[in-house]
Amino acid sequence: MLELTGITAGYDRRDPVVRDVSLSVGHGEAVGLLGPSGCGKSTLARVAALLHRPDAGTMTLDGTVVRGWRHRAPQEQRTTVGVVFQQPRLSADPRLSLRELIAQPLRATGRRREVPGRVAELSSLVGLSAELLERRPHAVSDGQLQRACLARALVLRPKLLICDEMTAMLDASTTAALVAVVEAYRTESGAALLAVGHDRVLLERWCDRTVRWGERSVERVPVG
Ligand SMILES: Nc1ncnc2c1ncn2[C@@H]1O[C@H](COP(=O)(O)OP(=O)(O)OP(=O)(O)O)[C@@H](O)[C@H]1O
Repeated sequence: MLELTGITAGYDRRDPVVRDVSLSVGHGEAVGLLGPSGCGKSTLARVAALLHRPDAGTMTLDGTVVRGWRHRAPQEQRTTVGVVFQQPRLSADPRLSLRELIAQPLRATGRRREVPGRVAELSSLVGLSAELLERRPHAVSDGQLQRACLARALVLRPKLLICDEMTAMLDASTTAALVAVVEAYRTESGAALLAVGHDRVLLERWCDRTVRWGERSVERVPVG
């Protein structure tokens, strides 16, 4: 589903934070990527989510080589991947209600007619009441906003879901609820998962396999 080969990426070409990293996620597979803070996991996740162009390396998504990132990514590839970040307040437009937030990808891809049905379906899946859907991000908790961000990530039915520290700010019961939502979606759709984090116990329980930054499956990454 996802093949990253020899990826080098960062914010300064002379000193990349990700150097020559390879990682793969099979169709329907759940892979956990573990590693210490600051090693580059989020940067790699952003490359895989087509949000950050790497300086070198190749990426294949659902059998097709990726040739453009960000606004240069073809719509078909962009809609193949859904992504949820650690801090929902940084990724959610504060002007939109949770309902509009969840519907945003449908509107952006010209699928307005599906909005009422999909928003009802997903808000029920993630556990957001009709009343909460009308509120804006400042008027809901981090957990409620993260539920909306997960619903938004699933609204186009991605074949690959990337959860970058999705539950790092959340309590145990919200974490369990969101992991259950992801698993319900994966069971029904057959989607693959790349879950990034520090919580080894959670990722080992959640994923088919885990990969530690610097170990074999993330090959040729210099450690330390
Ligand atoms: N927009 C940016 N501009 C410049 N440097 C950045 C930017 N984003 C991240 N970095 C730097 O890149 C390095 C890797 O960051 P990244 O967020 O990918 O690591 P991480 O492994 O996900 O960390 P954490 O587990 O703490 O989230 C860090 O040194 C960070 O300071």
